[in-house]
Parts: sequence; C-alpha cells; structure tokens
Amino acid sequence: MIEFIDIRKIYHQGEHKIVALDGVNLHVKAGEIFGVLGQSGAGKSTLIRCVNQLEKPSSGYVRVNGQEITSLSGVALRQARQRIGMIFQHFNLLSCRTVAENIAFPLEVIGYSKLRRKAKVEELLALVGLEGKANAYPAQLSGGQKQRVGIARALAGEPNVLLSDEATSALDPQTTRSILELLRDLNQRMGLTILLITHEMGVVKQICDSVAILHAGKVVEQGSVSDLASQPDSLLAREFFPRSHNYIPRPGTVLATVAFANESARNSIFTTLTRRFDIDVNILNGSVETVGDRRVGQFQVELAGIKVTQALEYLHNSEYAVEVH
Ligand SMILES: Nc1ncnc2c1ncn2[C@@H]1O[C@H](COP(=O)(O)OP(=O)(O)OP(=O)(O)O)[C@@H](O)[C@H]1O
Repeated sequence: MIEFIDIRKIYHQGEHKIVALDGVNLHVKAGEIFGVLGQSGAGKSTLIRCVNQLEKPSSGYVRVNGQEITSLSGVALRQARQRIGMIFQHFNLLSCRTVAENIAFPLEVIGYSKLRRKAKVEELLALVGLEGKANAYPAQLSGGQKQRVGIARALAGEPNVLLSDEATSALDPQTTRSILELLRDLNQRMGLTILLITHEMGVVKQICDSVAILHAGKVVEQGSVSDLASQPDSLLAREFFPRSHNYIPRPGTVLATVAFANESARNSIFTTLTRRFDIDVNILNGSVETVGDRRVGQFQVELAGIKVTQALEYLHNSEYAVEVH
C-alpha cells in the first residue's frame, strides 16, 4: 500500500547538510495502522510528508496504491493526493470558516456541486460524531472536536490512506484515547490504511498493528507491535517494560527476564517452575500490557535452586522468551 524504497532526504542550510532520512525502507500493508515512533529530530515528519510529496526525497522512491508518487507532478500528483488524507497536530483549520465550510473545502477544490457538498458534509459529520456542530466556528470547539473536524476534512476526498502527523500530541489523555478509538473505528469500518507518526508510546500501544522506530533518519527496528513487545530484547519491549538496572543478583541466583505474549500462560508459570524444578522465584519487577488483542508481559525474576538451568531450558522450550542477565 505504501512503500518507502531507500529514501534519503538531505536538507541544505547554507554550508551545512542535514541528513533527515538515511536510507529508509518500509512497507505499510493495506488496512493496517502503522506507527513511526521516534524522538524529536529523528525524521518522522520528513518521512510522512514524503508520502504526499509535501517533501520530495533527495533519492529513493515512494509508492502509494501501487503508484510511484515520487515521479508525479501537476494534475497526476493532485489526483494521487486525493487518495491520501492528512491530519495534523494543530488541526490546521480555517478559523474564519464554520465546521461545515472547513470540511467542504477540499470538496470545493475537486468541484463538487453545492448540493453534493452539503450531503457529503452531513455524512462526514455523522461519521466523526459531530452532528449539530456544522455551524460552529473552530474557536468554539474543544481540541478533540477540532481534531474530529480535521479527520472529517481529511476523509472528504474518500482517501484509502490517512496520514496522521502527531494528531493527538496537543490533546489531553482522555481526548487522545477517544480520537485514537475513532481512528481505529475508521480503520476497521472503512479499511482505511493509517500511517501515523508519534513520539508517544501510548499511541503505539493503543492502536498500531505495526511499528517502525526511527533514530537519526534510520529505521532501527520494525515489525508487528505484539511480536516486538513479546521479545525481551527489542527496543519496543524496552520502552513498554522499563527495566530496573539496580538489581545485583545475590550469590547463587540467576537474574532473568521472562517475556510472554499470552496471558493464560503467565498465571501458572512461576508456580510451575517452583513445583516442577523446586526452585525459588523472586519477582523483582514486571507488568502486563494490552497490545491490540493480546496481553503481553515481561517480568524480571531472580531464580535460585539446583535446577535453575533445567527451569530456563523449560521456559526456552515453551511459549516464553527468556533473557538471562
Ligand atoms: N525544512 C528544513 N530545513 C532544514 N532542516 C530541516 C527541515 N525540516 C527538518 N529539518 C531537520 O531534519 C531533521 C529531521 O526533522 P523532522 O522534523 O523530520 O524530525 P521529527 O522526528 O519529525 O521531529 P519532531 O518530533 O521534533 O517534529 C532535523 O534535524 C530537522 O532539524
């Protein structure tokens, strides 16, 4: 659906060269919610803006809906962009236009008649839960309502791809959750492919199917969120399950991280280890998170007893991932 092929982007500032993207290869599959996570300056905005050509890559290609968008210009680019909606951190609404007029704006540009615009705006208002707000101005809306207008406007041209540029970063946690729920709902009901950039782990946790972690213009990890979260040594798991590095194993004990991606497994494992291998299990730290429809967890444990090696082997051979420190 969206393919980034060896994308490099270099900005020139006087004598200085800033390498914002350094050989990015990614594949966003149709119908998924794909998150790009990274710290400030990692290159996230540059990357997402390459999809609709708000930024031209210095080299490499971007394919959207099977079409190489990087080679398009003029009318062909405008038509391709119609299939790609975008929402922004600060909503980018026109303050002098009502909600209905903001949503109708892209429809005016593509030449819808007044009657068709009215019907489409009503449909979009209902879709984002803003019935009754057609005549309000942006200044009269809450942040969450403004983003709903942004989403309705982005969907006006009936895109099959939605780009989200830190769309919830300016919102409080509860509003963030409701906007993410709306995005998930649109993704499921309309089969909308969503590419979002964020610096918030909570966003990835709540709605992303896949994730790429960007660092200094390079992808340093990518994959399915639940797979990465259940690998003890992935960067994503390190973020999901912060570890304490203060534990010094007591003599004769082994310090290990045990990860799992199946909640029913967790309940009995430490009891099983104790009974089966006659070892002591001291849980030092750990938690369980909901990731998509899976419960994923990690525990740091201290193991003591003669059969610790056998217990670790048992874990390795079952549905746990284990890292011994
Ligand atoms: N128009 C520009 N001219 C020069 N340098 C730029 C330009 N846009 C971005 N950069 C630089 O490119 C790098 C990547 O910036 P980008 O905005 O893509 O990162 P980001 O991960 O989105 O950061 P943030 O989360 O702070 O928005 C940074 O070093 C930034 O300073």
